[in-house]
Parts: sequence; C-alpha cells; structure tokens
Amino acid sequence: MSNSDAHKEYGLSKIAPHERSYGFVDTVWLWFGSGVNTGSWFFGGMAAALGMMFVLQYSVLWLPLMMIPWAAVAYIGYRYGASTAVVARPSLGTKGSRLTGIAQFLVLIGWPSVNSFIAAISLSHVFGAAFDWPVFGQPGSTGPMVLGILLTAVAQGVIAFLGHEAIRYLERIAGFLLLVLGGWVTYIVLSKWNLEQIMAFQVQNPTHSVAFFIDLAFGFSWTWAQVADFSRFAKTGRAATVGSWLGLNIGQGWFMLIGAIGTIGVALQTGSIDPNNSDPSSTLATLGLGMVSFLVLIFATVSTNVSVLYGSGMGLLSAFKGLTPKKALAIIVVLQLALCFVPMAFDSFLHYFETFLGVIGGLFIPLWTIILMDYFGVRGKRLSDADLFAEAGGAYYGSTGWNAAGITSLVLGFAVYFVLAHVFKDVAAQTTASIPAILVSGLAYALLVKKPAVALSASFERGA
Ligand SMILES: O=c1cc[nH]c(=O)[nH]1
Repeated sequence: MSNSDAHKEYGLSKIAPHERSYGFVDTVWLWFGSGVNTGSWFFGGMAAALGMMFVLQYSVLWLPLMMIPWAAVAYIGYRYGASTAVVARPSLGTKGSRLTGIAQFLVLIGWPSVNSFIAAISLSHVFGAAFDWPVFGQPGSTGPMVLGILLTAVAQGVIAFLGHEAIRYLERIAGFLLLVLGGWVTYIVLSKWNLEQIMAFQVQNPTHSVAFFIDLAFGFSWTWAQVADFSRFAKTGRAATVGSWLGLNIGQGWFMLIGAIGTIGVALQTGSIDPNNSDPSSTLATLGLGMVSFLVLIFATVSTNVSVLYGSGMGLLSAFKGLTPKKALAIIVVLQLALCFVPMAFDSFLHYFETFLGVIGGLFIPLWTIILMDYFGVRGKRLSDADLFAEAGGAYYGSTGWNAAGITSLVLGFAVYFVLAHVFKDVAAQTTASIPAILVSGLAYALLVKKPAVALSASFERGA
C-alpha cells in the first residue's frame, strides 16, 4: 500500500485485496483495545450481583459463544470488502440498508458518551489523589469531570478523524500498553482482595435476573456495529474472524472480571453491592499509582472510542449519501464531543447506562439475525459483487430499493424485543427478550423472503 493510499478513506466503496492492510495481529489488537474499556469493568460490576461463578462462566463461555455470529458478520465484510451497512443491502435492500447506517450512527455515537463518562469519574479519583481536587459526586467536582471528559473526547476525536490507518497504529501501541498495564492492575486487584471470599460472595436477592443480564449483554456485545467496517480491511479470513473474535473476547472478558472482583471486594467490606465500585483505577490512585491509573484510563477509553467513532462515521455516510467520508467523520468528531457531556445531566449514571443498553440491543439483535439468515441460510454464501456496490438497480435494489421481507422481519424482531423487555418484563425475566427476538426475526425472514427474486445465476455470483 502506498503512502497516499494509506491515508485514503474509502467510504462505502469495495476494498480490493491490494488495498487491505489489517493482518491477524492488527485485528487482535484492534478488538482487544476496544474490548478493554471502562464500560467493560462497569458491566462486570453490574454482573457481580449474580456471583463470581456467573461472571466467570459468562466471560469464558457465554460471551465467546455470543460473539460467534458477530464474527460471522465480520466474515461477510471481509469476503466482499464491504462496510457494515453495505453488508446489510441484500437483506434490507439497497435503500433499506440506510436504516442500518442510521442505527449504527446513533448507537455508536452514544457509546463514547458512556465510555468517556465512566473514564471521567475514574479520572476525578486520580486527580483527587494527586491534587486533592473534589471527586465525582462531591461539591465542586464539575471542573475535574469536564477536564476528564475533554481529555478523552479530544484525543479520540482527532484519531478517529485521521481514519482507519491511524486507528491501526494507535491500537498496536495501546494494545501492548494495555496488556502490560492491565496485567499490573490485575495483580493489584487480586492482591488487594481475598479470592476465596470473592468466589463465595452471594447476594440474597439480586435486583436483576440472569435473563435480564443476558439481554443487557446482547446490547453490550452485539452493538460493536463497526465490525465489517474494519474486517473489510483484513488481509485474510482468519484475521477478519478469529482475530476480531479473539481480541474482543480477551479484552472484554478480562476487564469484566476485574470490574466484578473490585465490586465484590468493596461489597465484602461495606455490605453494599454497587457497580460504581468496579473501577480498579481509583484503587490504584489511592495506592500512589496515579500515573498507571491515568494511562490505563486514557488508553482504554481512547482505543475503544476511536473504532466506535469511525463506525459511527461510516453509519452516517451510509445514511446520507451527500457526504464524503472525511465530512462524515468530522461531523462525528464534533457531535461526540458534545454528547460525552450528556450523562452529566442525569442523576444516576447506572440508570442512564441501563436505559441505553436496553434500547440499543433491540436494534442490532434482529439486524444481525436477518443478515446472517440471508447470507448463510437463504443465499448459500453467494452474493453478486457488482450488485452489492451498485447504488441503484441490480439484484439487491429490487423494484423499490427496499427488501420487504427484511424490513418486515426487522420490525417484528424489534417489536418482540421491546414488548418483552419493556412491557412483559416478568416473561422476559424467564425467557430473555433477545432469544425470542432472534427466533422471530430469523424465522420470519426465512418464511417471507422470495428466493427466486433474490437468487442470481451461478456465473454471476461469488461463493465463499
Ligand atoms: O463502546 C462500546 C461499543 C459497543 N459495545 C461496548 O461494549 N462498548
């Protein structure tokens, strides 16, 4: 790849094999750096109420299993050099796939507000230990919170604007540093708390059921919507799928465990379980390791948010055709800076976070299901390159640009998720809202889609 190509942003165009620069190690670092974030330890803190055995089971078993379909979406992006929204064209129609762009834009512009806010809370403890400034929740903590948000929001904004190659380099450095710093944090957390007591800790009546947590987990993990925006740059199928899957599971699973241990450790001392205590960096800061803590917070947050913001930019570009890739990224950079301050307006951050997760999961659960059902079930892993990237006309445009089967199945999936998660909560506490939404949207698509209308002649298609 020449220098000028290295700085080129491709928008929605097909990424040809010679334009791809992400090897296996790059995808592992990218997703490891994304998975290691403040949201992951907060989420581990939320799971802690269900006991450490559950958190372990979730991190080493359920999370890796849940991420297999996500890695399958990465495969489609890699196979055709297509962004996330373009991958949705066969199932939703060329115009219908703009809905994916809108969802991706909204969800991924929302995540940095969560990640940066949690980082700012922790940074306020680092500043408190170093300069005696008020920490989050104390009178006068607005200034330290604003400074913490600005530090991450400006750094992530600049790197996301520079594009996918700048992100690749940042993730290499951040990934390595986070491995070292994360190891250090793990050592401190494990030596501070008694592991036997942590494992034995139980909450008599946890506020949430396992099923409720699984729903949050789908919202948490299936909203890495930028998956194909990056796998399209992968040089091999292994890098696109195994590399992304491995990096994400290690990063997210590991930091969830750290968050859960910290939360339970504090609960053993105080008797009250609160995910706000999941933050290992304030422990580090009070032990005089403020600089380590500062670096973990900045690298963990920025390395996540750069890929998230890049994906949000690609979503915006897919939704509004008049934009160029750089213009879309510039809009995102400015918008995220403002949105990172929104949680300050809420009285409870936990409430903001749970509401956010409860809404976003409902969007991507049926969407991934329909895309995978379409590619692996209906089309037998065969798509037409030419039609996939055609803006008008072709097999995926149909007569209107909308694939009615896909849109109907998507709406049904949303409806099932939202009705269960928000109206019939007692039922969802047993069945989850996510699994019925997956079943209904997948089945509806398989039944509604008209195979002859979407199948192409074998010579015109490219198989996997
Ligand atoms: O920032 C993000 C985006 C998706 N999922 C996460 O857990 N965090």
